[in-house]
Amino acid sequence: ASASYPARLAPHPPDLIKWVRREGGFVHEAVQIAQDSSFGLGLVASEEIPKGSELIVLPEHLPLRFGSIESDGGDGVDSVLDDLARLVPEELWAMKLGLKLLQERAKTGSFWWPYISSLPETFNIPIFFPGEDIKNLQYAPLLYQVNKRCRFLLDFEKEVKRALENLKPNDHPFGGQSVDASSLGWAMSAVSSRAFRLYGKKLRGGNYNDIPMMLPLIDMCNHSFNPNAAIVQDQDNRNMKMLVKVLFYCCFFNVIPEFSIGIAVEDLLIEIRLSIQVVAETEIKENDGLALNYGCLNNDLFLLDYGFVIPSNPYDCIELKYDGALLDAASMAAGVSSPNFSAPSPWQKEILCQLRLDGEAPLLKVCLGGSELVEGRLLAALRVVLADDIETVQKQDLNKLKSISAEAPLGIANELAAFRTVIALCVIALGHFPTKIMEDESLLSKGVSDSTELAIQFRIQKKWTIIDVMRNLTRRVKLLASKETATAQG
Ligand SMILES: C[S@@+](CC[C@H](N)C(=O)[O-])C[C@H]1O[C@@H](n2cnc3c(N)ncnc32)[C@H](O)[C@@H]1O
Repeated sequence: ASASYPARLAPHPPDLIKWVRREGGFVHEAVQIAQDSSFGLGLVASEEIPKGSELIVLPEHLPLRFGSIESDGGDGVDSVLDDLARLVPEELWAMKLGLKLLQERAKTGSFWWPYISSLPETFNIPIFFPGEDIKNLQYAPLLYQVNKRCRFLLDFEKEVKRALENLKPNDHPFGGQSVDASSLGWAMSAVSSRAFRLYGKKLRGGNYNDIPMMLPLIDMCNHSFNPNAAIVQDQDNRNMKMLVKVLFYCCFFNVIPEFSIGIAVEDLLIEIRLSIQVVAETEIKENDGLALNYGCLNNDLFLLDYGFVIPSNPYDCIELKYDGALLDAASMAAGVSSPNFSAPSPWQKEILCQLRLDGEAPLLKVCLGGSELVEGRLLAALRVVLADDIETVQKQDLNKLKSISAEAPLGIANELAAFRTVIALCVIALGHFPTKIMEDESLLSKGVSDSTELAIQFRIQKKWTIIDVMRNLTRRVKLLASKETATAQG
């Protein structure tokens, strides 16, 4: 229960909806904060809301972002935070915004206190799992990511302590409070599980830079792949009107020559603000939760960043290393007499280099499952290495060889060997899990801790993903085999 309904930082946080309205934002009168099934708190419709309705509009000053620190940098406090932020690798961007969150959490009378006080006190994500449950995940790529994050937090704790050591009290970014791996982990998890990457300012080239932001109230929406709400960033009408007026003035009175009008307009465009709103994508029924799509992510990312796993997630996949010996073993198990994945011929090697599965700086990580079923690079490699006729291969476009919807581009026998090799790879991958799904389910039925439950659910879903790939390919093999028989008989 503690994972589903974690306590908030303040026992009785202020009313977030009232705060957003008081700060000039808009919240639809039927939107309320409530317990949302087993996903913790959520936003729920107290009456039917028509499709297209505005649900929430946040004024520009409510999102919490790191940006202000970067632009203000220079005074004692922010330059310390800036220097620390520079030590955070890009892939752990959540820690950078987490520093700002920690700073505001420590500040007496922070503007964002009504929001921060309503954040969960703890997060049930793998960096906080006991060691036994990290092992319980039974999946090396995720173990690697968890260990990397834990190691980063421990190293970063030392960097933070060093940076804060001899600071004058006024320069201390966290109001004199000590910061350790655990508080850094809290902040990183609060951000990774609640922040959205949205458009920031418009860049001169016309693109927008994307900025991670924490969006008070909006981040109470839970996730669904079939959402009934969406975040929309619209150019603020007020600014748009101002732009139009200025343009009219310039042209009508011919105040500035044309080339400088261009510059003036461009500069104004850069200042256009993007208001952040949530709109109803579908009609929302009374008592339905408002759901956003957090992204088409696999379960590794959902678990690492958000602390949940989606059953039958269509984007879930398993990672394998492209390895000649492993593929030879799989291929032989699939009935190929003498596969040459360990020693491809020079023309095959050349194509493998194009696929970045050989040569300098190869990318050996390949995936099974998800929307592609078999990652295109792996499928092309299988088709090419299992082909013995250079001419047939050279006639084909590499993109076609990567596509599973291209029907047997190198012939039915080649396709059957490729699919059967992947099925054998799946059998090997399943065999690497120390437990079977039935054993996992029996453990769950006995009642386990929240973190053990999540770890077991994660590995069950990984096994189902492998089984689904096998089922799908077996269907394709049967179809192809019947075509092969029909051709032979014909
Ligand atoms: C952006 S917050 C949403 C508000 C959150 N439920 C709360 O109580 O504050 C994201 C968190 O909500 C929970 N959550 C959201 N969608 C979920 C889902 N589809 N399944 C399970 N948990 C979900 C997870 O704990 C996740 O880390």
